[in-house]
Amino acid sequence: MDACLSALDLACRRGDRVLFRGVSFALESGKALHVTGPNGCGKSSLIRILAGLLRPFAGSVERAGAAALVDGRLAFDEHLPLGRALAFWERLDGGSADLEALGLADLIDVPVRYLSTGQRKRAALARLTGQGAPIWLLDEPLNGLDAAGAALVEAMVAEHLGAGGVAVIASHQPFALASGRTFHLPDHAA
Ligand SMILES: Nc1ncnc2c1ncn2[C@@H]1O[C@H](COP(=O)(O)OP(=O)(O)OP(=O)(O)O)[C@@H](O)[C@H]1O
Repeated sequence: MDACLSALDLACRRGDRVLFRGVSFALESGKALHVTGPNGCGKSSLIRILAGLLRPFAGSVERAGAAALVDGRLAFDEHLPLGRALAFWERLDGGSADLEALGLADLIDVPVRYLSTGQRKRAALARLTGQGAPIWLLDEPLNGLDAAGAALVEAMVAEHLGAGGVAVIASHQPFALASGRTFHLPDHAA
C-alpha cells in the first residue's frame, strides 16, 4: 500500500479565533503522527481539515491515497442490527473486518442503538478495517475502550503502518507508536 499525507503551513480559524498556525508535516508510507494538546486547541479541527471536511484558514493538505476517518460519530443506521449495519458498508467499501478479533462476533444481532460506548468504537474500527484506506485519521480512537481494546487499536495501527499505510491520531491518551512521532498542538487561541 502506498500513501502520503502532508500539511503545509496550516492555520485553522473557528468563529473569530485562530486556533493554530504554521502546522506543517509530511507522512510517507509506514509513518504516523500522534497529535496531542489541551482541550480546545484544535486537534479535532486539524483531523477534519486533513479529512477534507473543514477548510483551512491558510495552508494546504496533500493526500496520495484514500482517507478514512474515525471520530465520535458512528455512521451506522442505529435501528439496524450491527451485522446488517456493517454489511451495508461492506457492500460499498468492498472489504470486511475480523469481528471475532474486534470482540463483535457475539453482537451482530444487537441493534446499533443498544451498543455500549466501547462497542460502538469497536464497530467504527470494524468499518475502518473494511474500508482498506491507506490514510487513517483517528480522532480519540481510544475513548471508551477498555485496556484490551486500546491495545487492539495500537496493534491495528502498527499493522496498518507495517503494510505501508499512514496514520494521524489525535489522542489525549498515550499511544504506542513504533514508527511515528508526537506533535504537540499548543493552545494558541486568542
Ligand atoms: N463550528 C464552530 N464554530 C466556532 N467554534 C468552533 C466550532 N467548532 C469547534 N469550535 C471551537 O474550536 C475549538 C477547538 O475545537 P476542537 O474540537 O478542534 O478541539 P480539540 O483540541 O479536539 O478539543 P478536545 O481535546 O476537547 O477534544 C473549541 O474551542 C471549539 O469550541
